[in-house]
Amino acid sequence: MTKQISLGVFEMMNPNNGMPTWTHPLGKGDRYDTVDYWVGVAKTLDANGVDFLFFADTYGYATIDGVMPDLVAKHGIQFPGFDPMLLISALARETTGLGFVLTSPTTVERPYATARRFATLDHYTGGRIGWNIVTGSSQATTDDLFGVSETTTHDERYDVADEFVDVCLELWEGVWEDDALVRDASTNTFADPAKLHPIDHEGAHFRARGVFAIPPGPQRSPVLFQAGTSERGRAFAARNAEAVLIQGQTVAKAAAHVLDIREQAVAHGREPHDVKVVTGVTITVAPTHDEAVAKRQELENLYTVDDAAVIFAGFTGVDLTGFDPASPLTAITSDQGQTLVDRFVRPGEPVPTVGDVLDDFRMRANRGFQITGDPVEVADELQRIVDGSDVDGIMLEPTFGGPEAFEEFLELVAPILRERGMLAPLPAAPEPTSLRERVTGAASRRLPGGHPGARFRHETEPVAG
Ligand SMILES: Cc1cc2nc3c(=O)[nH]c(=O)nc-3n(C[C@H](O)[C@H](O)[C@H](O)COP(=O)(O)O)c2cc1C
Repeated sequence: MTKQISLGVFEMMNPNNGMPTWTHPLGKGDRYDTVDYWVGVAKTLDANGVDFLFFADTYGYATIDGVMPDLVAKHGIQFPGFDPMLLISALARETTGLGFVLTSPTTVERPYATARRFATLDHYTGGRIGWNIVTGSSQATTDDLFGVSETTTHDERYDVADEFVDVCLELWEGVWEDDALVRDASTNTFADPAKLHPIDHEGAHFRARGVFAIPPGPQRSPVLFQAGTSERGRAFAARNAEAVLIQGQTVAKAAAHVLDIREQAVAHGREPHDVKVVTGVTITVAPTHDEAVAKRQELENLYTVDDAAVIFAGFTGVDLTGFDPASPLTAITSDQGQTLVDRFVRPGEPVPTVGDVLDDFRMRANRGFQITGDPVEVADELQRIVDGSDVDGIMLEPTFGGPEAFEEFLELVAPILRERGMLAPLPAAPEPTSLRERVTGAASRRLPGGHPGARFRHETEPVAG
């Protein structure tokens, strides 16, 4: 029997969260700047049993040699972009069970501020917050915007990230004992100072000393997501992540990726299934096969090679705009997005041309499985992916950039998946559950004991539940 999976939805808070589609009648992405739009999205997802709404985010935007290409502003290519974190309290208030996963980088942020923001949101969401830990896409642009002059290599950024996450975990897990918050007006005791344990961290990249000013929320630590897929990115995930986002392309490749993550988790002293793997899927579904194919074609017609080249440059730092499309893409290395480059240039395999790469990228951009069909075809394909790769969840990627990307799925495909036991039954009304329980299937809202962050806990503290 196919296993039960988690269901998420991928969004970005900008007019075109994939390829430029906002001009299409179904594209509502240009409403990204209104609270009402997102409240509507969140309520629909909540009512339909979706586990989490994921916001990808970056401070940067596509640049080529430090300059923003005109097309970025003209077509609104992942630009301009708001800060999703500031919206979450409003969405949490309007929803009951939907989780929220926010992207925040370990490059230009500081551990204490990051820990504080996520701990606050753990309270305001009632334990429905997750952190997508990124070492930064558009990093060169971000560095320019933040005035960062020292250059850090791809792998060094993950070393920094390991330490960054450790500091956060120590703040979340190690400072407050479970019963440190007393709140007893009769004795004028708000918190018990004997049950607060200051941290004293001095590492290669960060120093942090003192007490964390936020008492534990329902989850204490947000659910830790991660999405880097390079060798070093996977090692980081195996150590830190509770959920890894991948962009599966074929069942065989996804299966190998999942296996690799599980094996590396074991090497870090964790159980193989302690790390859940969620793959991106772009689904174009309609009542009939032909309608779905026509819709997908309409979508692809919106994607131009020029837009693709700009997005490609933004992700990889590699400018293909000036190249002859027939020229081979040989020996490209990029510190900004090695994974993306590796996807196209593989040792021992025929070297693609610049034109091949851009055409492929135009259709897939930075995405997972592309599935088009009628509801049963889509359900069958998802079942084949889950059975064949052992992924634990799927995340719906945007199509035209409006709610249609998930509304039709929820109406047409989700009931079939529920019948097959692949999605949890829909409760009569959304139920307040922590994001950790929903995504990892854990029985506890708290970080599991096998996670490295658990080592910061105090022995006097009861096993969290
Ligand atoms: C599904 C998915 C979502 C991602 N979302 C973001 C994001 O929102 N912001 C970001 O800076 N990087 C994002 N990334 C990029 C990675 O987190 C990572 O920083 C990048 O791939 C470089 O690391 P790598 O070389 O290990 O892959 C995402 C990647 C994937 C697969």
